[in-house]
Amino acid sequence: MIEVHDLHRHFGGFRAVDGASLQIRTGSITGLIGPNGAGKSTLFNVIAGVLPPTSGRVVMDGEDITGLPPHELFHKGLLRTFQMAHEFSSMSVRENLMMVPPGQSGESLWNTWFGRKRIANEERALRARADEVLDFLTISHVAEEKAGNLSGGQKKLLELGRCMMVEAKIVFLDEVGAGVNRTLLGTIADAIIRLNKERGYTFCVIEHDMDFIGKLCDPVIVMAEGKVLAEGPAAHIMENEAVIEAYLGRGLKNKAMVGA
Ligand SMILES: Nc1ncnc2c1ncn2[C@@H]1O[C@H](COP(=O)(O)OP(=O)(O)OP(=O)(O)O)[C@@H](O)[C@H]1O
Repeated sequence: MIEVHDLHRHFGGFRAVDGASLQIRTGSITGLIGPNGAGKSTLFNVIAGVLPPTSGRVVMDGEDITGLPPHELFHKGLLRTFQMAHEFSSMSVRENLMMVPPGQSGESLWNTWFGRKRIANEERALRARADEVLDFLTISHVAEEKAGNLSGGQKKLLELGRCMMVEAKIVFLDEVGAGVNRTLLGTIADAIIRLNKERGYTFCVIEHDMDFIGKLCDPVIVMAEGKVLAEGPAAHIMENEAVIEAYLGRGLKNKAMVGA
């Protein structure tokens, strides 16, 4: 469980996150939606240690993790993916996955000289794990492909795969569906649901595609102007007056109603 208490993140005088409080239940796929500039990515960045908060607290399973750097959060099983995928483009897809787990013996020179057998064993295990991940994500056919040649949607799947190479507990996905075709979006949605149901991953998902949010997420948290505006099941949220106003603006909404 992640608890966010009265979180602020200001940029100069601008309050990108302005007193947001919310909970992400263990075992949930929680959606985070809101109009452009609502503060969603900034909130993610603060939770994931990419940005320090101006004030407020983030608690994970009872432990205060406010302001911990990303690598420490990574060891606790908290991972964040970015709107733009961060693959190593000239390496193969499989190699990208094999790079993820920290503390591999091959990383130290001493081990390179004296621990050849151990390194070979580790590599074999990593390779097997990477192949299992590719199989789970239904992209085994691109294992040897350079990651830079993947389509946008395949890169998003690779990001999910990187989360599977470590014992992730909670994964923050930023606009996982942006620029992805419908078929691959379905594959990504299925992978998220299976990771959640079969492997116990908790997800928090920022996404603008409401079909995707509706299919995947419960609850959905709505942010506007740096604050939490509403929370509930997707169907209720989409009928919530305050949410509709936040998206359309009062003037636009009235015009739409006059036009109806
Ligand atoms: N590093 C920064 N410096 C100054 N302002 C910033 C910075 N990062 C974000 N902002 C501002 O904070 C506000 C919230 O941005 P944020 O990216 O968190 O919104 P968002 O809800 O994720 O929007 P979108 O859906 O468009 O990605 C925006 O007005 C943005 O311009």
